[in-house]
Amino acid sequence: MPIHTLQSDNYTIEAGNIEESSFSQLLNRFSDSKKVIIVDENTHEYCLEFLITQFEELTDAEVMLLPAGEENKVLEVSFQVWEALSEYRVGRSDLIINLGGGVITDMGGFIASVFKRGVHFINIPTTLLAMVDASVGGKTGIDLGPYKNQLGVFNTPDAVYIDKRFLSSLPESEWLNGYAEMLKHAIVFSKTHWKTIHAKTPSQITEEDIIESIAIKNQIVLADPKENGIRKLLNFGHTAGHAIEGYLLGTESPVPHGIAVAWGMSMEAELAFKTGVLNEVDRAWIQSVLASHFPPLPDFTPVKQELLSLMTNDKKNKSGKVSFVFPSEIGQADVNYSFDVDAPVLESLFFKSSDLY
Ligand SMILES: O=C(O)C(=O)C[C@@H](O)[C@H](O)[C@H](O)COP(=O)(O)O
Repeated sequence: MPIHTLQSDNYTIEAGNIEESSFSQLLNRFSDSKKVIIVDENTHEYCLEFLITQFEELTDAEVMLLPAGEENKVLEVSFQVWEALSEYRVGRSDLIINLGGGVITDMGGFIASVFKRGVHFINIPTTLLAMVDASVGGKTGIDLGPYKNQLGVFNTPDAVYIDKRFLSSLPESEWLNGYAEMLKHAIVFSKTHWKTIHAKTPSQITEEDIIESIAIKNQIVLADPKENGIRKLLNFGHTAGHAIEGYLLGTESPVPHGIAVAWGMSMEAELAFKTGVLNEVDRAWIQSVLASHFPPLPDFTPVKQELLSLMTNDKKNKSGKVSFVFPSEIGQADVNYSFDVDAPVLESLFFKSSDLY
């Protein structure tokens, strides 16, 4: 399949075999520069050799190996990388290559953006989640305790290369992680995309589906790069989802981002229905599709206060209220539905799968 190129905000996203993309030309531009590849334990094992074998310009690149997992998307790890970059005398004309999933592209982008006020960086996402979501759009950041992505900057990469072959080593749970974000793109923006993907198993997702999902995100980001309005659509499911993910991160049973977002979408679809925004048929369709792919929504009622408290720190909030994105039907949604944290209607967020059917 030929390379498919999407133009984003000052950079391109190319999908296809990476050796046929413009990556070689980009490396030529940086031939006199230092190259640093940031990997985690997984991409170090499964993806790094493939990349270096394809591009001999990377043979002498400095590899920085970070611990895998959301619990490591923190300042302490970033600090160690900044120290290493400083020791290696990396400068603004050098290149950082983020080879990994959402943690690596979010944190690597942040590290590059802040170091010496900005070093060039590119993203080579290796998970479905990073391909369709984290690697594109210029949101970089790290977590602060249970609060997701609280420290960060908007800063776009020099390029993004999507090569589906990196997905071949992914476990099923990682596919689901990205699939949740693809369903989100469909729910907030495209019924056509929904119809194409909602009944697929994650491993049936094609390169065309991935490109379509990225194109939806890219279109929304281009309209509102700094999230003043329409970009908030991409946060559907994340008010509740981030609260769940952040809360569980500190327990013995953390959940991956995509599962938390899938649960968050189901909960927020319920709230959208209860407030009269989402129609009953599409609420049921969204919740049944999510229930068919993802683990059952647990009963979060016992930790309702903790979750609501986490939601009060959501980045979409204004004037002390908790904000949500609500679909009105599949393919259409709107932003800025805000409630006082003690509004009785927020009770409807808390239900478990077995209450529904
Ligand atoms: O790109 C965006 O905008 C999104 O909101 C996409 C989300 O799926 C993604 O998880 C994002 O990192 C969340 O951003 P945040 O601002 O809520 O931290």
